[in-house]
Amino acid sequence: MTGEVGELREPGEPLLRVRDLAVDYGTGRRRTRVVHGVGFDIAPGRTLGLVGESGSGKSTIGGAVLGLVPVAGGSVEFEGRDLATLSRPERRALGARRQVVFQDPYSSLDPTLTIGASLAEPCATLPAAERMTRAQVRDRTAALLQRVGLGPDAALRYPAQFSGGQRQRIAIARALMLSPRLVVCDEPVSALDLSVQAEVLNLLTEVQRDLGLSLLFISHDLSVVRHVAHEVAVLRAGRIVEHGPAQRVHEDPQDPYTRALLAAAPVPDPDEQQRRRELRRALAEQQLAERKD
Ligand SMILES: Nc1ncnc2c1ncn2[C@@H]1O[C@H](COP(=O)(O)OP(=O)(O)OP(=O)(O)O)[C@@H](O)[C@H]1O
Repeated sequence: MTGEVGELREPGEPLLRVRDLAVDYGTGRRRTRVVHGVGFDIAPGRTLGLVGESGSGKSTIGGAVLGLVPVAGGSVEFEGRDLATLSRPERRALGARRQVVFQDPYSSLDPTLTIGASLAEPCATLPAAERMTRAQVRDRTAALLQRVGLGPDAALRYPAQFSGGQRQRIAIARALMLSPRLVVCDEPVSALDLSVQAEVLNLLTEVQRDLGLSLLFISHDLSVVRHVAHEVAVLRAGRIVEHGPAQRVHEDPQDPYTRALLAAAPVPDPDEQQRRRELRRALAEQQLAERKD
């Protein structure tokens, strides 16, 4: 298997270190800064929740961490290496160890490929020296499908043959193919029904714990993030306004914006409020059941 967890240079060194990050969109007079001096660390095996309203810059920061969005200022260091200083082969090698799960499993899986082919795809991006044999890819696919709760026959089927929650499980398996150390989860459950959200969130936290993964968990919903993240950073208009332990931020928010985000936590209609209550109950029940196991 490739991409085994590598060594950190010093004990306690964060896996991801973001410092004074600035990101601009547009050029010339249309250039606009959307991320302003953002900084945070994620240690190995830890989850940072990044919360904020739509348009606050969450996905942009996720993109910068993945090396997909150009950085206008500051730095993103992964495994102690500043992404801006990497050669193309180095970028490729480090890229394999940072993966992403997007919100929409409908568009993140190619409908024309079998699940097996979709899971095998990332393996083609590995440097020649790290390539897996076809048999290794097949075995790893079967093992990961099983890990996310699907049978090995799933590899022969197409995305349209699965429900939204199953597709998101497949997207998680795909993100794990190259044994990443960091996974950026960009609103991974927002497109799912509430009961399914709880299952997928629990799968993510289980996998995170079992594999010692670091997660950057992006969501507009602090009540969801609280269940999966160790720490939470609250983003407002491209700036972090509050950062602390998840439970503390949720229960005793210090910044007025965090309080407003929680109070306003866009729950405009009673159905949505009811769904949120159900999600919280489902999460609590599943966590309780896990503790008993
Ligand atoms: N490719 C782009 N070109 C220009 N502006 C962009 C681009 N992508 C995002 N933006 C702008 O940058 C700001 C931050 O967007 P971003 O998608 O990072 O926010 P977000 O918090 O992830 O929002 P959402 O939850 O709606 O995805 C927004 O004002 C958005 O309109």
